[in-house]
Amino acid sequence: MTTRCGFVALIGEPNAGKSTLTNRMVGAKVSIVTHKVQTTRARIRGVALQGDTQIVFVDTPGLFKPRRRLDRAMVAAAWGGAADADVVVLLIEAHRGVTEGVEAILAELPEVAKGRKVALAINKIDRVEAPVLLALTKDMNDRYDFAETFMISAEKGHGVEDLKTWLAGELPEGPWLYPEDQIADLPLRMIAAEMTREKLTLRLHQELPYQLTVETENWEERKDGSARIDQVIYVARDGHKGIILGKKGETIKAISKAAREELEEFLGRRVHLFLQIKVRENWLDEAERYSEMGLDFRDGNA
Ligand SMILES: Nc1nc2c(ncn2[C@@H]2O[C@H](COP(=O)(O)OP(=O)(O)OP(=O)(O)O)[C@@H](O)[C@H]2O)c(=O)[nH]1
Repeated sequence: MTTRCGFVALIGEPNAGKSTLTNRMVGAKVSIVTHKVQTTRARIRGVALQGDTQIVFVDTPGLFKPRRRLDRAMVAAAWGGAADADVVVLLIEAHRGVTEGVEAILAELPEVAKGRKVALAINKIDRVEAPVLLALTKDMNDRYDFAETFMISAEKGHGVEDLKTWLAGELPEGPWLYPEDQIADLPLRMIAAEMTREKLTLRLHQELPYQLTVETENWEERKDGSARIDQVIYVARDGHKGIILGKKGETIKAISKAAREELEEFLGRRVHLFLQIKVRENWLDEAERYSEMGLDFRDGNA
């Protein structure tokens, strides 16, 4: 059997639907989806199979104007992912059209894509009428020489199979990089931290989540088959600790319960989850926090 294998980089503005699309193609929840922007910090990869082809998705963080060190490291990781890939997919939102952010990506694209095919995937087609879609397709193809254009709804699944089939055909012959049953190469403890961070993001005030990070400090397999997981939530200010704790600790309790339930479903066994909050005023500038997120601290330098 001749096998194929390669990397596909998904690029696009925050909220374009990269995580949703990755999850749909991989068929499991490997990347964290929320309605808030900039949730994907790590270069999470999902591995999909299409016939004899293994497609490794590099689900990049959202591309946006970086100001802080953390933001700059995220953007460097995003473009780094695209440079390593065999094929690039630019994901845009049908109802938002050619935004400033899309224009900024288009300006960088020739440099990043260098010799690689770039497919355009217009997502969220469930939100617009056909004429809008056709006009957008023409507009985008006038601006860049896309190898192919796909109209999809990552959420509903429309067009996703076509895109996947096309991608598989574009990848080079070669041995598979991952065992057949492996869906993500992220260490489990990082996935577990992402799950808690997702619950925090969903429950807390809009501004707060970008100033916190979650790390899994300890993971203990117990004799009864359950796992004890200890995580630390790092916040930048003392005041944030109170917000996360909530009245009589109710907020953190609810977050812990939701995260534990999702972990149990993911791992298929019982989990004892212990959350601790630590105030680290400078965590945004600490190198260790970056490697935990799969980012390169130096990339954040201005
Ligand atoms: N209507 C509609 N909504 C969608 C579709 N695909 C994704 N969404 C929604 O768009 C939002 C953002 O999706 P994500 O997959 O988190 O986006 P992302 O590009 O990974 O975002 P970042 O991680 O912040 O870069 C979520 O609320 C999704 O449910 C779609 O096809 N149609």
